[in-house]
Amino acid sequence: MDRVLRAHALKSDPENVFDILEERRRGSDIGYALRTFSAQPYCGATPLSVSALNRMVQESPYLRYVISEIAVESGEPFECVKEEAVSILEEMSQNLQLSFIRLMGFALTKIFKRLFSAIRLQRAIQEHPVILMPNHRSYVDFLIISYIMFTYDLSVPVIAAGIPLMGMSLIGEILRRSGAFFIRRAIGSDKLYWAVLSEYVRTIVRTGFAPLEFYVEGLRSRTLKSLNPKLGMMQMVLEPFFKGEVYDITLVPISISYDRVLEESLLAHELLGVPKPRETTRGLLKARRVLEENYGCMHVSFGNPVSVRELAKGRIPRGQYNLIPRDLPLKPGAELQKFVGDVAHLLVLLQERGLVLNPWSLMALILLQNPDGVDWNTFTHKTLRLRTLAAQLGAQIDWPAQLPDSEVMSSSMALQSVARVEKGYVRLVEEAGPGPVTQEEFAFRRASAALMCASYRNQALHVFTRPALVAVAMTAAPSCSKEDVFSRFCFLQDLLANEFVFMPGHAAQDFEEGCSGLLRCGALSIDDHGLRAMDEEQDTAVFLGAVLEPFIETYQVVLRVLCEETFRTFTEKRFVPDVRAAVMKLFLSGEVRSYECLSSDTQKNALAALVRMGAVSKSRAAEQVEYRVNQSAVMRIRSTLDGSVASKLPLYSRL
Ligand SMILES: CCCCCCCCCCCCCCCC(=O)SCCNC(=O)CCNC(=O)[C@H](O)C(C)(C)COP(=O)(O)OP(=O)(O)OC[C@H]1O[C@@H](n2cnc3c(N)ncnc32)[C@H](O)[C@@H]1OP(=O)(O)O
Ligand SMILES: O=C(CO)COP(=O)(O)O
Repeated sequence: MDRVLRAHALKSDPENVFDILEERRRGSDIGYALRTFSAQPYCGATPLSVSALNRMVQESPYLRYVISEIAVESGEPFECVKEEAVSILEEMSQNLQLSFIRLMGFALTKIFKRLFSAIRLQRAIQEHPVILMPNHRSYVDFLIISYIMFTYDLSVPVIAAGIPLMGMSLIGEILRRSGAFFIRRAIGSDKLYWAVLSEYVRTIVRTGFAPLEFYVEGLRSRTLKSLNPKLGMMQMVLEPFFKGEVYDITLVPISISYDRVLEESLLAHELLGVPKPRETTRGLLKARRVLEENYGCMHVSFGNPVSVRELAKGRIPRGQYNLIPRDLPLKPGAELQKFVGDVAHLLVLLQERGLVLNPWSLMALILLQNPDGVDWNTFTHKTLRLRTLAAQLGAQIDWPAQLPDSEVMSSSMALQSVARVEKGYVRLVEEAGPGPVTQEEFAFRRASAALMCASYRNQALHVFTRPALVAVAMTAAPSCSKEDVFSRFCFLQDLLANEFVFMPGHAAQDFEEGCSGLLRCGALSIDDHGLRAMDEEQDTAVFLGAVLEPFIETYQVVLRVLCEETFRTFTEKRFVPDVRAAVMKLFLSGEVRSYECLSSDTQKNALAALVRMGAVSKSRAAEQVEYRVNQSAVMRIRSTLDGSVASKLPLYSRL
C-alpha cells in the first residue's frame, strides 16, 4: 500500500493545469451544451438502458437467492418479498439521459461563470475511469465532476447519492436523469435493502456501461478535513473483482479544494448545533443570493488511476472466492475486510496527496494562531515562512508566481467574509447579526467565524499532521530516545485516529514520514542519542505543535467533562448538546482557550475514539444509543494525554 501511495504522490505541474471556464467565457454556452457528444463506454462496454439494468438486478440469481432466504425467515410469500425488492430498486434507480446532461451543462455553465473566477483542472484523464472517488466538501463537487466528464467527452458517471436529495421536488428527478441513484442512510440490518443495493452496484461495475462515482467519506465534511472512509459501498464495488467477474477495477482518486465553499457558514453553524436545513427546492431557490458573491477558484485534481488487481497481489487469494457460486452472498472474512478497509483508506490518503492548497488556507492557519489580530507585515512574513515549510513538507500550493506576494494575499483576503484588514491590522471578524447580544451569543458568533476560518486551514492540515505529531510527542517523551518518542507518537496517533486519516497498522511508517518531514525542513536532528528539535529557538517544532493544539485541547476538555458525575451514562442524542453547554461554560470562565473546542465534530470524534479504546461502552436500548463511561479508563487516558503533551505547549505559534 505504502509503495502505491508514494508512487501516486502528485507533483505540482503547472503545464498540466487548465482553467475549464476560460473557454466557456469565450464560446457559446448553448453551442457547448448541444455539441456532438461522443463518449465511449469503458473498454467498449455496451450501453445499458435503465430498464435493462433494473431487469438484470431483479433477475440476478443472487437477489433471487436472498429473496427466498428472507421469505423463509419471515414466512412471507416469495412474491411479496420480491415486490418489496422491486420497489426498493425503483426508488434507487438512476435514469441517466443525455438530454438532461445537456440541460445541466447549459445551466451549470451560467452558474459556474458567476460563482467562480476559475475552475482549475489538474491532469487530464488519460484512460476511461471506472470508479471515480472524489472527496466531498460541497454540493458543487458532484456537479463539477459530471460537468468535467461532459466537457472532455468522457462517459458521464452514475453517482451514489444520499436519499434526501431525491425528495427535492423537480430537482430530485433532474438529478436522477443526470445519473444519480439514491441510497438510504443508516441501512442498519435491513437484509433486503443491502441485497438490492449491493446487486445494483455490482451490476454497474460488472457491465461497465458508465463510470461509477461515489463519495467514500459518506457525506460532506463539515470541517473540510478528510473523513475516515465508510466501507459499505467500497466493498460492493470491489466484490466483482474478488469473485473473478471482472479482471480488474480502476479507482480514480479525485481531490477538490476551494478558495471559498458555498456552504461555509451553514457548515460552521452545523458544527455549533444549528440543524442542517432540509434539502428542498424552495430552500435552493432561496439560496440563490449566493450567485451574487465571488467564490474564487476551485481546484479539481484527478489522481493516477489505481489498479485493484495490483493492490490485491499477494494479499487476496482470489481462487478461494472464485469457488463460491456467484449467486451466493460473499461473506467477507477478516482478511478481505481488512483489504477493503485499506483500499478505502488509501483512496482518502491519495485524495489528500492530490489536494492543491490555496494561499488562504495558509493565511487562515496563521490567523487562527493570532486570534487577537496581527499586523499585516508580520502576517505576510509568517505566511511566507509557512509557504516554504508547507512546500518542504510536499504540499502543492497554487500561489501565482507572476504576482507580488502581497497582492496574492490581499486578493485572497478580499474573497473572505471572516477576516478583515483594518489600519494595517488583520483580524477575524465575528458574524454579523442583530444586537445587543449576550456573552454566549457573542461567543457563538466569534466561534462561527473561527470555525469557518479553521475549515480553510483544515484543507492544509494533512501536510502537517505527521510531523506535528512527532513534534508534540518530542515535547513530553521521558527521553529523546527514538523508542520513547515513538511510544508517545503511537498513543497520540491512536487517540486522534478518528480525527485524521491514517492507514490502519502503519504507525511506524507514519512516524518515519513525520521524522523525515521534520528533517527536511531542518527542524530535527537524529543521532545515536535520539531525536532533537533543531532550528533556531525550535520555532518550527513549536509551530507544528500549535497546529494540533485546538484538537488536543478539545480532547482534553471532553475527557474532563466525561469525568463529571452527570456524564456517567448518557444518550447519543444528549451527548453533543450537553457537552457543548459544559464546554461553553468553561470557555466563558476562561478555562478553555480555543473556540474550536465548541465544534461538535471534534467532540464526536473524541467520543468515538474513547469507544474504540474501550473507555466508553456503547449499547442500543429502546430505540436509542446509550453510552456508559468507564471512569477509571477515561481518567487513565486523560492523564496519559496530559503527560503526552508538554504543559508548555503553546496555543499560538512563533513561526
Ligand atoms: C454537464 C453537467 C452535468 C451535471 C450533472 C449533475 C449530476 C448530479 C448527480 C447528483 C449526485 C449527488 C451525489 C451526492 C453525494 C452524496 O450524496 S454522498 C452520500 C451518499 N454516498 C455514500 O454515502 C457512499 C459511501 N457510503 C457507504 O459506503 C455506506 O457504507 C453505505 C453503503 C451508504 C451504508 O451506510 P450506513 O448504513 O451508514 O452503513 P455503514 O456505517 O457503512 O455500515 C453499517 C453496518 O452495516 C454493515 N454492512 C456493511 N456492508 C454490509 C452488507 N453488504 N450487508 C450487511 N451489512 C453490511 C457494516 O459492517 C456496519 O456494521 P457495524 O460496523 O455498524 O456493526
Ligand atoms: O447527501 C449529501 C449530498 O452531497 C451529502 O450528505 P450531507 O448533506 O450530510 O453532507
